[in-house]
Amino acid sequence: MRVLAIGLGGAGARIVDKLYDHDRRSKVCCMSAVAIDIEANTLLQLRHLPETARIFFPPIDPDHPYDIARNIDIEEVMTRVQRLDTLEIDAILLCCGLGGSMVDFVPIIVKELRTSYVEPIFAVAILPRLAEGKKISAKAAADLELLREITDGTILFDNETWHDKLKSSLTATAKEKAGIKNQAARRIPSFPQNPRDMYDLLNDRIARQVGLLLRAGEFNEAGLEVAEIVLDAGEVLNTLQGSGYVSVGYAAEPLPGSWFDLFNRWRSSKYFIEGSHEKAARIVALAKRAVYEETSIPCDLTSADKALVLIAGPSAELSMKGFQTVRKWIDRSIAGLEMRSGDYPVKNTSYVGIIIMLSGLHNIPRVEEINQIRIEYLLEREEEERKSRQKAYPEPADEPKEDYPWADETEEEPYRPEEYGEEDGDEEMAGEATEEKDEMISLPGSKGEKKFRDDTIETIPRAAVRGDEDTIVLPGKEGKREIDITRKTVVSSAPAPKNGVFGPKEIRANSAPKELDASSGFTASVKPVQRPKEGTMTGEAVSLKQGGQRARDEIFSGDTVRIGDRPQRPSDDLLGRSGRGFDRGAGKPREVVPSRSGLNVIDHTTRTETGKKQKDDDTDPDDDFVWIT
Ligand SMILES: Nc1nc2c(ncn2[C@@H]2O[C@H](COP(=O)(O)OP(=O)(O)OP(=O)(O)O)[C@@H](O)[C@H]2O)c(=O)[nH]1
Repeated sequence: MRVLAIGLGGAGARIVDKLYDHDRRSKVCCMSAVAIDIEANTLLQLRHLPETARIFFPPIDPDHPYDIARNIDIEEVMTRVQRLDTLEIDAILLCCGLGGSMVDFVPIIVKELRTSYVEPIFAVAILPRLAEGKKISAKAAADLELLREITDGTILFDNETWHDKLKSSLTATAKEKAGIKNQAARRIPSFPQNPRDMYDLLNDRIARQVGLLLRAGEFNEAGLEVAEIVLDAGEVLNTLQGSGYVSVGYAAEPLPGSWFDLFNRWRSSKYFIEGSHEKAARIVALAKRAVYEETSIPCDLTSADKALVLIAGPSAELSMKGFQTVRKWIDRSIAGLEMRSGDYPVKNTSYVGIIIMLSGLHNIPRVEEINQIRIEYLLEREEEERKSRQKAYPEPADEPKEDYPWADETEEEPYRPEEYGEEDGDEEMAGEATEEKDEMISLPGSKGEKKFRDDTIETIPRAAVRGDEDTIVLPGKEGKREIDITRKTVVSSAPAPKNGVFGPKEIRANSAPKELDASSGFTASVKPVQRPKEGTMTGEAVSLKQGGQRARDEIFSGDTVRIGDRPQRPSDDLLGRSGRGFDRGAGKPREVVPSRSGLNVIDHTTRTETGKKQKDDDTDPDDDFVWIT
């Protein structure tokens, strides 16, 4: 795959320098490279990039040395890039360290590159170490989000993981060899303390992982054999493109190079079979290392959308059996369905290596970690800003109460029950006082409902409303005597409407007092006014006024019906029995006797004479009836 590599900032420039070195040493020469920075030192220290490929922009504004947009001239950058050999490139590769200042140039250059090139733009992003601080990690998280949005794919490399891994492996090796007096063993390097050397080790790792991937499908006639399964640049691009975060696993192993091994290869077919198993097992072991240990950033294999497997080395050592086993394993493990693979035979090498690229990763613990750090950092910043604002503009302390003399005026006079003839109702009143604050509307007369004072109406004086609905107790002037308003109303000098006036249960007579009671001072008797009881509303306590006869239940059932004295109702058997008659009132028209019936009409005058006698004998109350025979 032919690429245009652009290194931004210190990390980007050094990585591109290393990639360029590997590319030139492999003699594939598939890379055009350029490094851009605002620090002259970084560019000066590069070892492999030609002078023309180093673009330096000194800070113009000393007040804003890290204002990238102001310091870097994008026109100049594009002119220098277009001078490079970019005619046959397959992709553009931007290399940068996250958390630095030069990464801010990525959106600007990507925008310009998109106008000039149709090739996909990928990024190689370096995650900073935790030791560099929360601020760098937080910025790295923000940068990563930005890169993901504007590039076609981002290959991640974690400095934290690789720093620890290289340090522990180099320290262990150094300890192992410490006791050996052999000069060659002493030459094994320990982990460098100098950051430049440390970065050199890390960059070497990146160059191997990414460099080999870039060279896949490219060959030079001297160093490459014909591949059995050719993996061309298009397949690498398709795996990278549009898949978000990418991790590259790379593991390599030196081949046995002693003369004894070479001799053994020719010994027998048995050895040949064993040898082929060994080769397959080596490929499988390398694949496991590449995925679980030597990946550019630790990730979850099962969360990948796409995968690419590439084995490289002398063609005799590339076991197709091992290769197929690895292919199946990766194919079954990834979440997606896109799986590409190929071999990359290299003639003159003593190593066998494997590259497993996983793209479209969703589960990368380190990315989640820096995102979490970013959240924490932003919260801390917010808190700090709040504190500094509070320090600059302290909130005014609460003024002492005396400064506002009118404050007391608004306060209500404390209620003293003894003033109103209350001795034992303290607790009760206290309870009611708190409940008065409830502004819920309540229907008077509803069962179990408590009565609240209407706050909008001022009452003089305060009255205690007791459980008994019919009595309102008003304070007596002297003697602390409770007075029942249903019989006697205490009239104060300034009578004010009671709150209860506005509720049906509290309506009282407001007529003037009829008579004054000298003993009680201002007491007066008024006619008790019938007020609707609470039950009236609910219908529980409705009773008919005395004198108005209430219909009894039996009337409706017909069991017991009594007729009063008058008016009298004729008995049912009136027509069939003698001794019964109609009431004979004065001026009542005489009954006309039907001729057919044979009845005799007794004359009234005659009847009075004989009637007197009959009355004495007969005490029947029905004697006023006209007898019909
Ligand atoms: N792997 C690797 N990482 C590096 C290297 N240099 C720096 N880094 C990392 O990349 C991050 C960004 O550093 P630089 O690229 O030097 O920053 P910059 O963009 O030049 O901006 P400045 O902050 O001005 O230096 C750092 O926090 C390091 O973690 C390097 O050579 N190799």
